[in-house]
Parts: sequence; C-alpha cells; structure tokens
Amino acid sequence: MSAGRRHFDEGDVPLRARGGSRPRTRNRPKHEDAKLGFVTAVDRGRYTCLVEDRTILAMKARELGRGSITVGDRVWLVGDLSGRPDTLARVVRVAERQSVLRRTADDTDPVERIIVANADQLAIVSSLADPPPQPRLIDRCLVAAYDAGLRPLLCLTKADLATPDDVLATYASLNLAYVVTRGDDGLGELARQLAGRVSVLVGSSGVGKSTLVNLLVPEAGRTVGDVNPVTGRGRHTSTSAVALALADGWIIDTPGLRSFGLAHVSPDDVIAGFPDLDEAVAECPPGCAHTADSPDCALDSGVAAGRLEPARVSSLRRLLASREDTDGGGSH
Ligand SMILES: Nc1nc2c(ncn2[C@@H]2O[C@H](COP(=O)(O)OP(=O)(O)OP(=O)(O)O)[C@@H](O)[C@H]2O)c(=O)[nH]1
Ligand SMILES: [Zn+2]
Repeated sequence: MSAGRRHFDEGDVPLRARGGSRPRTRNRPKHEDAKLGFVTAVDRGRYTCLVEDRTILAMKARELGRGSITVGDRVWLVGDLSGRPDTLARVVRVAERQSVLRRTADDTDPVERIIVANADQLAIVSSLADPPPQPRLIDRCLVAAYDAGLRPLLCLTKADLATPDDVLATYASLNLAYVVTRGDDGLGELARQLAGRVSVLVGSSGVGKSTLVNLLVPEAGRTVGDVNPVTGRGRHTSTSAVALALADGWIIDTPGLRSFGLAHVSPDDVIAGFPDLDEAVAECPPGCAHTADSPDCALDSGVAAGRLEPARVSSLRRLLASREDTDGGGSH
C-alpha cells in the first residue's frame, strides 16, 4: 500500500482481496460518512489512526462491542476527524484482516494475544552478542510467521561483536531472507527488504530493534536502552507496538519479547514451521511423537546421516514437548 507516504485512504485497503462475494456496501453498514484509517498505536483504549494525512485519536464505538482493534488494523471512523488537540473520533468498524500475528503467554495458555494485524513480513531481530542469539526463540518466531502467512526476515544485529556464521549455518536449509547489521552498516539491505511491505519487528529486549528503527525512521525517536552489563539484557524500553511509516511500507516496532508462546498453533502446524524437517518427519512411523525416545523417529536417522541440523531437531522436539506440558511449561 502507499500509506508509507503518511497518507492513508480507501485505496490502501484490499477490501475484497480474499475471495468473498459480499457486496462492498456491507463494509459500511450505517455510517455513510465514515472514513478509513490505519491504526498505528493502541494505548489504554485509545487508538492512534492515520486518516488521509492526519493523525487522529479515536475510541471504540459502543456498537463494536468487545471486538478487538490492534495496530495494523484498517478501521472506519466517524466523528471529529480533524486531528485537532482534544478531539476524539470513534471507530465504528474494523476492515477484514489480511493476516493476524498471534502469540500466547506460554505454550499451554488458551488466551491468544494479537500482536499485529495485516502485516506481511515478520522481521525477527536477534543480536549476535550482548545478548547472545536465542535460536529457540527464533524458531518460535519462525513457526508463528509461517502459521500467520508472513514472510520471515532474519535480522542479525551487532555483527561488530560476533560473526553471524553459526546462526546462518543453522538456518541455511530454510533459505530465509536475512540481513546482517553492525551499527548503520547493512541498513541499505534492510531498507530494501522492508520496502513495500508491512513488517513487524520482534526480538528480545536489547537486541537493537529501537536502534534500527531510529536509523530507518529518525523522526520516530524510539528510546534506545542500555544493555545491563550484569545480565546482558536490555531494559524494557519500548512498551507497546507502534507502526511507523517508511518511504515505502511500514515497520511495526514491538516491545522486547521474553517468550513467544505457541499454544494457538496445532502440533502439525508447529512441524510445518520447520520446513527443513517436515519432509523427514513424513517418513516417521504412524503416530510418531517425534520425541527423543520415539522409536524409529526419522529425525534421529536424519541427524545421524548428517542430513538434518541437530540444533533444529532438538529445538522442534523441545517445542513439541513444551506444548504437552500441561503444567504451563516454559516457552523459550
Ligand atoms: N555493539 C553494538 N551495539 C549495538 C548495536 N545496535 C544497537 N546496539 C546497542 O544495544 C543496546 C540496545 O539497543 P536497543 O535499540 O535499545 O534495543 P531494543 O531491541 O530496542 O530493546 P528494547 O527497547 O528493550 O526492546 C543499546 O545500548 C544500543 O546502543 C550494534 O550494531 N553494535
Ligand atoms: Zn518422528
């Protein structure tokens, strides 16, 4: 969409992109005068929306009931759309979402949280050191991306501190799009990968998301935190998701992740989130649980033959086991 030029209107919504034969008028039930906006931030029941070239604040109309509104949503707005201080518009309808990125608090939590709507790329940001890469968190993000139909983009930061070779080797067979940055080095390639897309940036606290966002969108002024020298963790400096306009496209910065629960993803879809392993798994005996003690699990023979990456196999196994853990096991 062309909204990256800080302008948003009806042309930016592929209202009927996904099949659906309902007449277009159904999209605007009562409010003939409603205008379309793009939700860039959500804060305690207040929605910041871009409408044409104005940033306005809105609340949910009562008729929307408990329906959720999230960053990335395209919404129909009525009321005062001037954007003047102390005005509040009302969201009367949420346009059909093209994608929904979800997570749960842990792998057994039934409550899904929607992180972002309508994104088409998940930029998984991981520092190469300080804090060190967390391949299991990356794997979880990959599963979530594939499940939501988003293109994953691996974004490896702080290459001045460590080489990306090991991380890249782990994911080599996935043919992931990736960028490696050190400071502002690598930014051109990152900008190229983000162009024309709505990208969600996720990663642990301190991996350098805000630093990247500030380089890409200097006027955003995202707070850059310090990494605690003792724990190697960043301060929790960003507190909610926010969409920022690029020259072409959007980036949606999210608060530092501590976990990425996948209770909402079925075991089959978890396996599908490991496209480097799912062919091997197809050779498993019927009913194979793919755990380390499953007899004749094809993951074992694949590793033994050097065809599968051991770190990825153990990651998949941990993930499947964590979902079985009804005591609410960890989600790292
Ligand atoms: N050495 C090195 N340090 C970097 C680089 N990029 C960022 N940093 C530092 O890493 C620390 C954390 O960066 P942030 O951009 O605040 O990290 P974040 O991911 O936004 O963290 P949260 O806001 O907590 O989610 C800061 O001290 C940055 O200066 C890099 O390429 N190399
Ligand atoms: Zn198996």
